[in-house]
Amino acid sequence: MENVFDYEDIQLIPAKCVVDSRSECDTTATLGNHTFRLPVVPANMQTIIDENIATYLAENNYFYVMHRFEPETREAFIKKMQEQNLIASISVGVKEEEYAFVEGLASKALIPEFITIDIAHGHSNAVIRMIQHIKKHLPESFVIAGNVGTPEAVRELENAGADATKVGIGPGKVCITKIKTGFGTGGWQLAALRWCAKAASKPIIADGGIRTHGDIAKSVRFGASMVMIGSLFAGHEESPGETVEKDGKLYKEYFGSASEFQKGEKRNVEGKKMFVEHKGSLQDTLTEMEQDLQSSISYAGGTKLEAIRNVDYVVVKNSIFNGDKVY
Ligand SMILES: NC(=O)C1=CN([C@@H]2O[C@H](COP(=O)(O)OP(=O)(O)OC[C@H]3O[C@@H](n4cnc5c(N)ncnc54)[C@H](OP(=O)(O)O)[C@@H]3O)[C@@H](O)[C@H]2O)C=CC1
Ligand SMILES: Nc1nc2c(ncn2[C@@H]2O[C@H](COP(=O)(O)O)[C@@H](O)[C@H]2O)c(=O)[nH]1
Repeated sequence: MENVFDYEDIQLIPAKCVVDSRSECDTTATLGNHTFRLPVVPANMQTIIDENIATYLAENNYFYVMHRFEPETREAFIKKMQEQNLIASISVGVKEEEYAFVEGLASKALIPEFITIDIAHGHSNAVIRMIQHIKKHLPESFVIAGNVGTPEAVRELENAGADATKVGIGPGKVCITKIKTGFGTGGWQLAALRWCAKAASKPIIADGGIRTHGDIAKSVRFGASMVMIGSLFAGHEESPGETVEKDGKLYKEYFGSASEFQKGEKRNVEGKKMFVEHKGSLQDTLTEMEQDLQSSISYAGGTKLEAIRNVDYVVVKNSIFNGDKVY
């Protein structure tokens, strides 16, 4: 493949500003029937989101995807969110019991607005079967399927009925897939996003590898409708997970969904655990992201997110590990 690059290799080129203040720039993004304040969603991981954060995000019109690692709580979660007139956005896997779970929701008329099929290697018959199963039993739910890293995968999942596909295999901060298997989009996630977006006829969610707020704008430029982020959302006051103190500084844990810590066993481990510096409140980060993205839109010479899609760019350097340490 030609023109391989990642986030840190690209700079977007400014166009003439058309606003008098960055506050005029509109960062909202639409997915399905819903419009959200930002084209950003915290990763559906156990140290990133819990029910309290999901509720806060939904109440404040941010997109969220609840993780799938406490499967028995999902039904009550959907009920609770919908009783408060909030969107219900859950994750599922592809194992046998998930088929019965979907049928159970349908029989109780519990219809989540969004369902994300959350699998490491999403270009698979298992995911295609699950998309078809959800579309049969819960046709009104918006289905996000992933993760994938090729145009063929995007087309196959879209053809199976997915309403959006999620792109990113191995670029995550706590991911070791690229090291342990030799496969993935780690080190060239932004180029993979562009490759996939060219084939897509439905929205693409870029997932993993975002290290700065500017990377959100770059994702939009290369075809993302929404950007899923883990590490930048880890370590907040509200974040689930253990807090530790070291040399007078506070840190919070952030671990991969395929890590030994998540799985409780050392089997097919493709994730690691790290501690990130304590960051203060989640809302402060969301506000800063919004301001930075408003600024990006102004540099793109527009007033809406779409303006970023048309800007020119230059490739400034090349790198493999996107600044991450291996372990
Ligand atoms: N975005 C990314 O780069 C990655 C994300 N993850 C995250 O880790 C979590 C666990 O993912 P996952 O292991 O898929 O979920 P599960 O542990 O729920 O596995 C789902 C099913 O897919 C099978 N499976 C998993 N990986 C493969 C593969 N490479 N080839 C064939 N079958 C496979 C599993 O069987 P068996 O275990 O027996 O093979 C199991 O039956 C998810 O939250 C996922 O998002 C994990 C790795 C990469
Ligand atoms: N290879 C693995 N990828 C994982 C694991 N757990 C989560 N993830 C993916 O990472 C992103 C978040 O990336 P970040 O760079 O923003 O921190 C997340 O959305 C998943 O797709 C894992 O154990 N292994």
